[in-house]
Amino acid sequence: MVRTHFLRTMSNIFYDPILLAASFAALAVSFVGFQQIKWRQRTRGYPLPPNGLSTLPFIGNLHHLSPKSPWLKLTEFKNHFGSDLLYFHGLGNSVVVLNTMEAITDLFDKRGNTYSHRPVFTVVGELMALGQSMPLLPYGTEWRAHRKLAHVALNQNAVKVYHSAQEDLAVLLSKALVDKPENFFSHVRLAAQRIVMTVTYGLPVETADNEYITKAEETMEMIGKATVPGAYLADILPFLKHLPSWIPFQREAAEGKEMIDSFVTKPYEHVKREMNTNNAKPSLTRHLLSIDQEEMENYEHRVKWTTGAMYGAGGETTYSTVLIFMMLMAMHPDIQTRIQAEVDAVVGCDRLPVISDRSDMPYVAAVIKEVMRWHPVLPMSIARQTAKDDVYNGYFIPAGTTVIPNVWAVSLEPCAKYDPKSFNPDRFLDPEAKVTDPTTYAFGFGRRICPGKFLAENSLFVLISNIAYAFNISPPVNGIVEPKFGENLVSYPEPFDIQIKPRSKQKVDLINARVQQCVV
Ligand code: HEM
Repeated sequence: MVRTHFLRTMSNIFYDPILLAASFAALAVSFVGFQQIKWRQRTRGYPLPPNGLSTLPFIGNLHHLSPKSPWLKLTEFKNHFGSDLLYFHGLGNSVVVLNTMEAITDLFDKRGNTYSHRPVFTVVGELMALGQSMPLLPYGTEWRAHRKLAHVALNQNAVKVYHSAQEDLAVLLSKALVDKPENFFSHVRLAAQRIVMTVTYGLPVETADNEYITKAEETMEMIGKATVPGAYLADILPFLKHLPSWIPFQREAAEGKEMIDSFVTKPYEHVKREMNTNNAKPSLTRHLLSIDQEEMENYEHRVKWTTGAMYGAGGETTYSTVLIFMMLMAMHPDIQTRIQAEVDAVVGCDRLPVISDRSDMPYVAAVIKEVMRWHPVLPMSIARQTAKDDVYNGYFIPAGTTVIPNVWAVSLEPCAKYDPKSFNPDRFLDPEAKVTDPTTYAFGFGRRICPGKFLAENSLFVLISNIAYAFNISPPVNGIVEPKFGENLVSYPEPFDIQIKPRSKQKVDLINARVQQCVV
């Protein structure tokens, strides 16, 4: 009886369009209601972070995130909305931007378990297979194993072993600048890459057109473009990764995979071959491969990808910072005179600067900090992803959210005494200025802080102090230095023109004599 009644009601519904529509509407309302209840339970009533931006159907407000120099727009939004946190959403993605050091420290440092993952980059991470490299590995066992291997070479004590190699390479840079100052761009790149190559592989690289250097640069440029959040539509809509191989981004991905594979494999195999003939120079790769392991295959995979990560991450960040320094010296002769006076006073006339001079040169330290603040080379650091739902300052942050530390905005934080846009190292020598030290944000945060920080700081010091000691840098003949920067993850200076002249014949003689003692 009940069954007959039910069947009759159902058939009425199907034959009556009004009843049918009303039933679908009721179903939809209950579905939405159910989702809202679930959402309220999940968020415990906390709102999503503020967002005053216009939204479009489906894509939400993601269209406000530009893949080119996104830090500029994000900082404009920060200033416009005056908010510590900004929220972007659309197509199933959520992105939170952290605009202050306080918010970054609270989440990345103090809630490391939740905020130490990386977003999944479908194209560069999965299709190009860079996801097995430390910078993109998810926070967990594999990542920890890679960090441990890198720590062997990069911890604060271990980096002392490389002082003499770094000093030699700084001298060779000075020699190259004496001989062919017009090629300063490639000399600086070579010096920074050589430091990393020496530490990781012990490979001699003598010219900027060496295959390892040129391939590294091409590969890192490609990676830099691909790791800006949202660079590929497939990063936002991961199902697109299943599209056929003739689709343009799939072809790019296949080429990228090959580039990355040869980038990490070639120098590594080179060291192995040298080890077989007992010719390998001391390096992290040689050291790690000399340790017997039970599970050699997996271990070798880790060594290869850890050294590959260092090789990739260590060069361009360092040379970009040194090149920005040179650009700024041409623009600020008064600051150049002060830095030269300090280096001269400490070093004297009989030798070149060395890493142990670092603690005696507070003005050089302030200049390096100001260079890193004036243009942080990773203006949005490297994004993170939340491992679980979280609540911060009364706002709900869903699990799986991409979290971007807006380092650019932090570097521009207002200061009563100093204009954040001007280049003035005094802000770091003035206790009243209370400016955040850029070494606390330029190298990243918490558990994923740059493992190469100690090596990089020594490289920056020794390269910059040697340049300041030996050269006068001035604007080009037309008098104009034009600061222009790349728009990708690592924002390096675009080629610019400056004049570089030795400060005296005596300094050139010192460089020539010291070059004879170089052993790298
Ligand atoms: C001026 C030079 C450098 C700067 C400004 C810099 C900056 C950074 C930043 C901002 C991060 C992201 C950290 C985070 O997510 O919080 C990072 C990660 C990393 N850096 Fe550096 N870096 C420099 C030099 C180096 C050097 C010399 C090496 C190695 C020889 C290196 C290796 C790495 C690696 C492997 C990662 C990934 C860490 C991870 O995901 O756990 N970096 N770096």
